[in-house]
Amino acid sequence: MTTTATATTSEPQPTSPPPDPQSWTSLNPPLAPWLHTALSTLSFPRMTPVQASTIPLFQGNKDVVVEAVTGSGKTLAYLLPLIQRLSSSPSRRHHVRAIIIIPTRELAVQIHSVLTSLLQFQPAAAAAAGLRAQLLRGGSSEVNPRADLQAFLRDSPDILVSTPGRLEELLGSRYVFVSGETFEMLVLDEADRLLDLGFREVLGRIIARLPKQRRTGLFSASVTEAVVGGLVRSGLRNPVKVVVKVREQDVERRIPVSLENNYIISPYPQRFVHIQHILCPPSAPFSPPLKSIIYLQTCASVDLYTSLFPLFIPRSKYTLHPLHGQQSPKTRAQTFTSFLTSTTPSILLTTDLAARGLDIPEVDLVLQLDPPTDPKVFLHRCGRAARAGRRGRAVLFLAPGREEEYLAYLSIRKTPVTEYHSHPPPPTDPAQRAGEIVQAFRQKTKQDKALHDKSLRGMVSWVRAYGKHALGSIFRVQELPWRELAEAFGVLWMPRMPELRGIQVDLGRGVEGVVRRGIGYKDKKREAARLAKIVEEGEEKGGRKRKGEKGKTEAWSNKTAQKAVREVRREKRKKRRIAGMSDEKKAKEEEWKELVEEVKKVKRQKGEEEGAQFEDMV
Ligand SMILES: Nc1ncnc2c1ncn2[C@@H]1O[C@H](COP(=O)(O)OP(=O)(O)OP(=O)(O)O)[C@@H](O)[C@H]1O
Repeated sequence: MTTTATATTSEPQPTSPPPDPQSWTSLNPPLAPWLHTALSTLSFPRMTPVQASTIPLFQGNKDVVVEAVTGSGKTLAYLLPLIQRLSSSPSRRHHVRAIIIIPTRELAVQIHSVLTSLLQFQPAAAAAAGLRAQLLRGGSSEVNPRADLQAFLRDSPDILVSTPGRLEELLGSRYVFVSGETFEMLVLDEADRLLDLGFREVLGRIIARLPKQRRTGLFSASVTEAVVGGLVRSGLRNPVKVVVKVREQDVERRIPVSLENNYIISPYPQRFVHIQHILCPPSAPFSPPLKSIIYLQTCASVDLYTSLFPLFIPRSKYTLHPLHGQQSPKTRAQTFTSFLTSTTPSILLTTDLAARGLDIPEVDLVLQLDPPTDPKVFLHRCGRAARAGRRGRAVLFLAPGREEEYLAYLSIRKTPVTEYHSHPPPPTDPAQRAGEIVQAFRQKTKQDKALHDKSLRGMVSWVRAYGKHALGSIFRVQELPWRELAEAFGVLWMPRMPELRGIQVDLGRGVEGVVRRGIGYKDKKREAARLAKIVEEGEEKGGRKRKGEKGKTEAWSNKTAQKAVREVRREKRKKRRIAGMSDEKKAKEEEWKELVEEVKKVKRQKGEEEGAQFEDMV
């Protein structure tokens, strides 16, 4: 890396005396007149510091690596030079002239929309032959690779905005040309994420296809060793590093000045009390944040808490929008759009899928239920609030004890956090309130095995994620407070996982009298299947098949009834033997008894529901 251009700014920006170095007119070569119209119509009155530092370099002949805080305007810092360069040379049919690579679909949609909002200002005369952009995003069934290629052949775009996988597919087509004569620019947005392990291979293959003669720009709020190490792979030549620093009271920070960055030290279940207090404080008047994001560690946690959060954050006050990477692309797109367009208080419950780049100006509040496993994601998460100079707040939860060391780590990383003090103060006995919330969780998970399965899965995946934390010396699985965790996930018994080998956990209140097999599915079909399996298992254990016994073709309901009768008889026999058994055996017997009761219940239900619906389950 040859040169470093460093710009330092405090927010809000002091108005510089003329000539204004952040004025769009100060650029040389000047922007096309239609771009000036676009910028003033879209309310971008003057350049932000990162734009003022980057645009002259990138629209000239420099490769750039740009690091600037979240929400500082990096998108226009690369889109404007890109448009400028491409406008000055002619398009060629089916030749790609610039590529912007982005790690997630949601972000790709956003960047493509900013780009097209600028391109729509191209003069009408030039528009027919003007620049065109195509969005490619993986995982969408409506827009499959074939449809991508058809659109490419039809529209012949100059610019591709894409996630890596889908881009590689399109570039693999022999009808898509990327040649040294016409290709101009490559941009990697969220470059450090793209150069991370997950994308490395596909990105390497894409870059190998591109002409070496080009401008390349890497942009992120966290330019790390991964980026520096990836420079060679991404083919930068003598890049200029642009670092836009933020200072507050002469202290450098890596987060926007308009962001109030807080932490709360709290045991796990009590975090819900604080969240409730922040989002629904008891005192009026209170204007709830219009849009908030709550970050959870895993997809399974998002699935679980979508059901549990309404137990302490009423649906009447907030709409929850669950979003994670294991949802179908259609669900993801719908959820994201509904959060984006909602006009009533809404919460996006999500994973680090939505940590980077998303520009939703109305987000006022970011809550991190746990610190991210990748520490650099911390500032990306916080940065979803307080964008473009708006005020915002981020709150991080940490467990008392060793996790508090994370605060020192953040301070070294120039990411200052201060303790959260709420007005009015939180409940005087958060432990008691937390106990009530845990009881509510357990009451709910008891009612539906599907939900309890989510609890178990949520806890297991959370522990796995915790074990993968990059700061392993702070976040130690061996020191986890198991009981509190179990409470926070609403589990009624501990999941089976190697981390718990040899550990006995007293689960506390709310699990008395819980029998594992006694928890059924709310969904009738699933429940019937579960009961049938239990009965079969019981038969296998206790009974041999006799000759002449009716086979599988017999109606399920009759079989179940017969089985139920057999089980009741067996139960009676066993009851007689119970006296003198060990406690464990007694417990098993009790469990079995409950099962038999359930089978009877199904029989009764069968009588009520009649015929078709039940027979369908065979
Ligand atoms: N010159 C400008 N004047 C006013 N607002 C601007 C200007 N440039 C960008 N913005 C606004 O600032 C917000 C943040 O911009 P952008 O999304 O480009 O930030 P970013 O630096 O890429 O953030 P992140 O690192 O989180 O991706 C957007 O809402 C954008 O419209």
